[in-house]
Amino acid sequence: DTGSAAAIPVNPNYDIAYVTPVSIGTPPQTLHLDFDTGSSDLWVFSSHLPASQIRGQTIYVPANSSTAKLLADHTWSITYGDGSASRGNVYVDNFTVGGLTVENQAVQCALQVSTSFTRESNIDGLVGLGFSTLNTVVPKSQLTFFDNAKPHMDEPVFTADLKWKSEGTYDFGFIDEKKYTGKITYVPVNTSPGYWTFTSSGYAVGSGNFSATSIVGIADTGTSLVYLPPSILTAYYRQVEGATSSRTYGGYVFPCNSKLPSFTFGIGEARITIPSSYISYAPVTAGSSTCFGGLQSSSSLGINIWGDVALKAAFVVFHGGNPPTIGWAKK
Ligand SMILES: Cc1cc(CN)n(C)n1
Repeated sequence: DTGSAAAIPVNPNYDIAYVTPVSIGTPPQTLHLDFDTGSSDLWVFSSHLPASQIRGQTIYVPANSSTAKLLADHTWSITYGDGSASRGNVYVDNFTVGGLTVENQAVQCALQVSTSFTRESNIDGLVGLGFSTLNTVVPKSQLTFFDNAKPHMDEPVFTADLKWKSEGTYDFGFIDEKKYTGKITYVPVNTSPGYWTFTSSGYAVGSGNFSATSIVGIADTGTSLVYLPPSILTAYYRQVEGATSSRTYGGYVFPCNSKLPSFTFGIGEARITIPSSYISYAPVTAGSSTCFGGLQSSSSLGINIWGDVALKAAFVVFHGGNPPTIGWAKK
């Protein structure tokens, strides 16, 4: 089996997140979910939520699905790196992404979501594509869509082709040679943390020399920006006129009309370059002439994160073999 589905920016102006249409249940209920390689819970806005916590999202109504079954006495609760959170109960139902169906997929129904989820009206929930060891369902943890689908897939892979301010694709079960140029460089993945954790071979700022240094980090489609060690941030933003680390805005900001260098990171001998346009991320508030950087410090996170700002500069293969690996190609 294979599947292919769109990755649609939730906001036309800034790539805050991407959502993908999925079908749940019988008859199919279509929701738009944030595919997140940085977590492993599949949860949705549901009919169990109080109306006060719903602001335009599409909800999943298990009572309207003839194939939905309550997973009795199971609950879940998750908090993300940005402080957002949700919790609820669990059903199993048919779950289809781009023509690829998993029967009896655990669909975690929200009974409560935090305000940042309520405020994001274009996200109806998340599909965790991290390792199933991170799933929060108790007493029995559940498998991700990818783990459930893998045995039926032509190849045990999914790929991310995210795009800057436009619609990209998630493919499941195959690698589309048309979506990248040159070769795919695969590097090992450490599955112990439960994320797609790999080691980058170094970085360069603009046209500067490449600094060979191991950067352990995660490939996280659910995080908007790139978070790296402070020393790399200093090296980058020293090249940006008027850049400063702002306590007010919680990170590096600069005048929106400043000239920004590109940022290159290493994958083995290969190099992926993030264009400067991706790094001028967004005005700090609507209409401001001060912009927030797409590269920020990981010092408060304890982990380096290659979020969408980096991922959309590449074609990325999440290979779920034994052992799993991650592949990067230019496009
Ligand atoms: C909702 C959500 C997902 C992620 C990345 N895993 N973050 C930081 N927030």
